[in-house]
Amino acid sequence: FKVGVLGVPLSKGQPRDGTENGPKALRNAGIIKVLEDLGNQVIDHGDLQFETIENDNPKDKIKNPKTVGAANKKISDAVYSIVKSEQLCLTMGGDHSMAMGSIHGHALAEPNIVVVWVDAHADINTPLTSSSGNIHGMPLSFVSKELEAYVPKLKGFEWCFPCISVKDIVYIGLRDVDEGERCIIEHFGIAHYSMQDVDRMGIGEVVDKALKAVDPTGTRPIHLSFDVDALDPAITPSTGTPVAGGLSFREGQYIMEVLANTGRLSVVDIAEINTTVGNSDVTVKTAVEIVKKCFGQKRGGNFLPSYGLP
Ligand SMILES: N[C@@H](CC/C=C/[B-](O)(O)O)C(=O)O
Ligand SMILES: [Mn+2]
Ligand SMILES: [Mn+2]
Ligand SMILES: [Mn+2]
Repeated sequence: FKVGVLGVPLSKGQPRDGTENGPKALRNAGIIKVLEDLGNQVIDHGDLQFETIENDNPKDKIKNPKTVGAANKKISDAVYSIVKSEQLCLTMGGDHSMAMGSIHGHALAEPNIVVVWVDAHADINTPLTSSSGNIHGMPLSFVSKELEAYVPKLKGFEWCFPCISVKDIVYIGLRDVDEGERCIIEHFGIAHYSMQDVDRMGIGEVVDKALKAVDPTGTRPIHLSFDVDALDPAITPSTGTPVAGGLSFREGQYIMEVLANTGRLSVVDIAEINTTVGNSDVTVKTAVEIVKKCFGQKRGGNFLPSYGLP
C-alpha cells in the first residue's frame, strides 16, 4: 500500500498527560521501517503541532473545548488531504477525541465510509450525557447526523459537521458503556459486539457479523478507529482508561487481518497509548504488532513479490 503516516500528539480530550507521547513512542519503536519492510511505500507526514489555547475554560462541563476543537480541525484537514492523495492513512494518537477529526476529514474525502470502532468504550456520549466532560468519550456524537440535535454547537467546533450516520458505525470490544451511551445505542439500533458477544460467538463470527452489519455488499471504504484499551490491560497497560477482560493479542490481530484482507481499509486510527502509565514498552510493542496486521503482515506468512516466486 501507499501509506500516509500522521502523528497526532493530542492529550486534552482526557485528563491524564502522556497521550501526546503516543506518536513519538510508535516512531521510536520503528513503526515507519516496519511498514516499509512489509513492502509498503510510506509517506511520513510528521506530527501535527497543536497549540494549547489559554483560558480554555470548561463550557457546559466540557473540558478544553477550544484546544480540542482546534486540534481536530487540523486533524480533519490533514486526513482529508492524505486520503485525497490516495494514501492509506495511519493516524497515530493521541487521545481518542482525535477520531472526530479523522472521521470528519475521511468522510469529506470519501463520502461512503463505514466506521469500525474497536474499543472498550462507546465514545458516543454527547456533551449533555457525558459525566466526565472528557471529549475522548464523545467523538462519535459530534460526527453522527442523527445526534446533531443533541450536540450543542460549542466554540471551536464550528468546522465540525456531522458526516456519518449512526448506521455506518459498528462496535467491537465494548465492556464499559455509560447509561446515556447504551440509550443511544439501543434507540438508534447501532450495531455493536461487546466482549460478551466475543465470548459467546468467538472473534471470527463477531468480525464477520460486524462487517455485514455496516457493509453487507462489501464495497465501502473502512475507517478503523482502534483504541488500544480494547485490548486486555495485561498487554496494553499504558492507557488512560483500562478495563479488565479485553481482547487478546490474537483476537486483536485477527480483527486487523480480516479488515486488511477486505482491501478497503482507508484510514486507521491507533489511539490512547499513554506512555506515562504502566509498562509502556509492552503496550507499544503490542500496538506495533497489531498495526502490522493492518498493513499486510499475515501470521500464516508473507512472501513479497521481490522474492520472484510465481
Ligand atoms: N465513557 C467515559 C470513558 C470514555 C473513554 C474514552 B476512550 O474510549 O477514548 O478511552 C467518558 O465518557 O468519560
Ligand atoms: Mn476506550
Ligand atoms: Mn447487545
Ligand atoms: Mn476510545
